Amino acid sequence: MTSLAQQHCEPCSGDARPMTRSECESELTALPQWRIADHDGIMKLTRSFTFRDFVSALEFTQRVGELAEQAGHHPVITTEYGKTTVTWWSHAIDGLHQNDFILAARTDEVAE
Ligand SMILES: C[C@H](O)[C@H](O)[C@H]1CNC2=NC(N)=NC(=O)C2=N1
Repeated sequence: MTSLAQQHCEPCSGDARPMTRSECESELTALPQWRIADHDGIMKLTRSFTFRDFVSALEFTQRVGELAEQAGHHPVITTEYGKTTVTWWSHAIDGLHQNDFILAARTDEVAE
């Protein structure tokens, strides 16, 4: 497990401050396959994973769903033929929090 994936997710209340773009870019050095997407002014962390077929993409979707439930933090997951796209952000603060980077690192581990 990478050290980022091992970090503990803290409860993210609406009082938390969303990370700035430069803070996010610094965290991204540990997650080179992820990118920051701006959706209507809300920064999100997103990555697509490719698979050989729909069933494999669906199995990965299920595993990511399980890790999200364990953490109490939930992504948008889009499943297509041979491709699953995972997008993390913190709804409570309309932006990115350290929890999103931790969950992205755990998502990478599920894909390994
Ligand atoms: C009550 C519950 O813990 C909250 O609604 C959680 C659930 N999952 C969540 N997931 C994400 N990504 N952001 C949140 O703010 C969030 N809030």
